[in-house]
Amino acid sequence: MHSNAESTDLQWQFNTDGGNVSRPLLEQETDAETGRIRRLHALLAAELDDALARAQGTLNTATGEELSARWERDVAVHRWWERANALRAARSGLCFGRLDHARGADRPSDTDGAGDAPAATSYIGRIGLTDPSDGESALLDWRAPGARPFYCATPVTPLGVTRRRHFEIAGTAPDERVVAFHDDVLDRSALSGTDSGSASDPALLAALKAPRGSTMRDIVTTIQAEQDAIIRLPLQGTVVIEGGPGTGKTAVALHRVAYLLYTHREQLARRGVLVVGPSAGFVHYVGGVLPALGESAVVFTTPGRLAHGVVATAVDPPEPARVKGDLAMVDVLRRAVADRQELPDEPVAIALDDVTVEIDRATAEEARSRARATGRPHNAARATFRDTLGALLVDQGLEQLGHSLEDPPEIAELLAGLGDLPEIEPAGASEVTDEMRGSLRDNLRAEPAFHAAVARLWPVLTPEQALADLFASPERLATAGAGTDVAGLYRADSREWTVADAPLLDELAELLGPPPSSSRSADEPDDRYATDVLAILDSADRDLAGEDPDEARPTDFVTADVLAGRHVAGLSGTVAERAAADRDWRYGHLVVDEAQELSAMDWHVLLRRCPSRSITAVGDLAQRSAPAGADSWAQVLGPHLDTRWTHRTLTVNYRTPAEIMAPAAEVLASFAPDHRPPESVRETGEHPWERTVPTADLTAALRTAVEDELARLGDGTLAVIAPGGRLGDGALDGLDGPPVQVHSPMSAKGLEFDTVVIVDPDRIRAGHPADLYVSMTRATQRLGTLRLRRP
Ligand SMILES: Nc1ncnc2c1ncn2[C@@H]1O[C@H](COP(=O)(O)OP(=O)(O)OP(=O)(O)O)[C@@H](O)[C@H]1O
Repeated sequence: MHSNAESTDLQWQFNTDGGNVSRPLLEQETDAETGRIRRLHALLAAELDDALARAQGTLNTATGEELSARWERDVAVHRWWERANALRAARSGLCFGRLDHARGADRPSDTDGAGDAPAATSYIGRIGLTDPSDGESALLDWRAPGARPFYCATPVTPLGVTRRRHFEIAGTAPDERVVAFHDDVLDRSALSGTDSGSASDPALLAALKAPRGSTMRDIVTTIQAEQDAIIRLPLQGTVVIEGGPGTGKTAVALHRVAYLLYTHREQLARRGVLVVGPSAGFVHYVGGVLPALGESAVVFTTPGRLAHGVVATAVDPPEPARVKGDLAMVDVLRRAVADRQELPDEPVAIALDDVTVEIDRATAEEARSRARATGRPHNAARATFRDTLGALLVDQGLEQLGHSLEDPPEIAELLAGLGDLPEIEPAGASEVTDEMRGSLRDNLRAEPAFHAAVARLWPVLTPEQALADLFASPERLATAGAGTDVAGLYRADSREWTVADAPLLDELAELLGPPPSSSRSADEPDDRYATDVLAILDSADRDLAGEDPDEARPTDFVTADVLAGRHVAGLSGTVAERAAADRDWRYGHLVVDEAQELSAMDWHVLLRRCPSRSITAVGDLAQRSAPAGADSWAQVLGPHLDTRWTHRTLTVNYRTPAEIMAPAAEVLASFAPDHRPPESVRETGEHPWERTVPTADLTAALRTAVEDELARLGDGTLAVIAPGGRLGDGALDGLDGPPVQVHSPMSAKGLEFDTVVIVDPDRIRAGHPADLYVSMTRATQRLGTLRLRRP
């Protein structure tokens, strides 16, 4: 069992049901804390009213047509809106703790903590608030440096704190009240006190025992020291956070995003943060955590959505998935695109008005080399191919016409005849050539056969078309494969894209570029406004840069989309929406969850979206089941980052009780003996059950089991995890739907449920033993298993 040995014997708990101090004293204390929290709510409400009034007032300000005045107004409005949203998000559970500082220690955010000053107190909450009456900090944002001791002070390193207090809150904002509190005494001598009490961390245990809802909750009130250390790592660089199931990797990654957005707002607000999770279900499950923490500049996606505009959910069989995930596919795709830049087997004749030209291999090859030499993507380089080919054909036509002008006797005679007409001066040779060149060019441009030939030799391609054509042709696969065996990727019909196709489509989008017609224009008046304003902002940024790093820059608060959205009804204004809509968006930070599942190709295309390489990857190699996933972090990250990444571990399982973790650890030992299972933080006294039933009785047995478990469940959630997520027809009729969910081991990744019923564990294990380990460790309270007795 996990225990915080340094502080367990120094923990006190007080609550209104009785405790270690006399009742009147306790009530006085809780009342005083409730009063304080009510005051904080009043401060928040006043600030919210003020922010909304200022936003509205600024919005109503007439600016005229002056661009800079409109810009200033929009920046100000946006800033007030952001603050109002953050305040609203912080209302529920506004304040959850308090720090008592040692006499003489600086109070956070105070700069003048004198040596003899009285001991001070800070309140910790979801947002920072200042008391306008004295200008002092009234509530410290949990992410502020001064709040750190709340998460990691210990009696050995008290960080200037004598006592940390966790509040148990009841009621809804703004009428929240303190019903209990729990103190960690970090310096006995600083307290005049009574005896010590509970030996565990009640706030944490209460949070862990609480029934699970359909979405994940934030953990700001109970972040543990080992988690806090990771959350507050610097923005720069790539960090891999590894830990067993339930160690809080997802929670830590999301709180790290909130911390980074708070601490490095100027770098991140404009670029946003991309979070990649394993499935749409997972994204739904975790999607509310950051908005609840007041942060919205975040885009969530899944590996199946890595290609813009494609939502792939189908899964390949293991071997094609492995081949598609290999980095060798980068070269395969490059060759596949080059293969679409063809040379004619036979010369293609194009009959013009006065002459017939021919696209022979040499002519096409010269045009192709010049187009390739531009280094531009296939669709963009096509114009060079077409124009070069046209110019070469015009030269060819001119040459032929020149010959015919010199050679045939009838022309010579004709010219001689023309010479009799004194008013016609013979044109100079270059004038004749220019004129003929022009008319040949026009002639060629209007000639459908020329365009048909260009379309065949250098077609405009979409990623989907290029990949479908590649998979549907053994010849193309053989050419593109070169040394790599990709013959197994053949499939006649590519209408349904798989998750492993998504990075290939994205890589092709990079190699092909957008089709010519879809190039965006900034010609709309409102886009022009936005673009112009951003140009001004950028120059203003440059002027400010370096003068004062703390000074807010104009572009901290505004983006082109916000500006354009201000003027175009329906054009949305968040960084997240703008980023999600733009294939070329580059994010300020990247978070990858269940990172062990990503293939080398997934990493390849993802890293393009984060050139700063500011990345948090969280995962567990022991939970990997994707055929192209990571065997080691060095293997997937090495090709891109060499050794420029660091590794941190989490060791305590906050989800799965010890009774369930024990059999799960046996499964782990059977397939990954080198991996240590995480240590469960709690016991429940509830042991997992297992029943073996004949295959024919499975449906009835499952129904009974789910009904039994539902009767015990209370407010929580229940998942049935079965191979492929498939149950017999009608197995759960009338029972499926909230709170019961049916999952495959894959779709259950990253999720958790109060109760889990696993169907046919032997088949799940045969698919991949890690899948059984993942399935078992989804449970927060109870686990049941229905094993099949096969005939
Ligand atoms: N400090 C904490 N306080 C309260 N709850 C916590 C804390 N840390 C983790 N938890 C809870 O433990 C559960 C597991 O956390 P999380 O899903 O982040 O783990 P994980 O390591 O990502 O698991 P997996 O690898 O199995 O998906 C969640 O319910 C989370 O809220």
